[in-house]
Amino acid sequence: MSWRTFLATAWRWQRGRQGTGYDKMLLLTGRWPLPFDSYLIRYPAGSAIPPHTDPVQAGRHYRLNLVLKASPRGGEFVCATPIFETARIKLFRPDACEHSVTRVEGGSRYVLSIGWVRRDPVPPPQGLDGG
Ligand SMILES: O=C(O)CCC(=O)C(=O)O
Ligand SMILES: [Fe+2]
Repeated sequence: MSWRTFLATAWRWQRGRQGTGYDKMLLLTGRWPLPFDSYLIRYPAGSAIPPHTDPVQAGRHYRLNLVLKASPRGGEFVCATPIFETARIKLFRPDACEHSVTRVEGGSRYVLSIGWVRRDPVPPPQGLDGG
């Protein structure tokens, strides 16, 4: 992302991609030491995220979501195979594991979401000995 795009995008609420009532605010993004982004995500009461994956063009997408404020009811993060999960901390592969958030009820939910992409491991060279 160029500086121009970043400055035009960051630190303001944008409508979430899934169009299901949540808002996101880009905090920081960059390419070093790995391509990364960080967002504040706001879920007003009544919002939810249907099951989806977040593919990347190349590499492996990881995401660490910290629940800053849980909603009084609902707002549960659902992912069948998280890497690590507590009530407040969710570490998962959004490109590989379908995930969703159940409908937020009774008040808002806030999440700090930090994502990064690791390059695919380079396969070992094929043997040159005809074996
Ligand atoms: O708010 C959440 O718990 C998950 C949001 C989400 O879909 C993501 O971080 O990829
Ligand atoms: Fe997602």
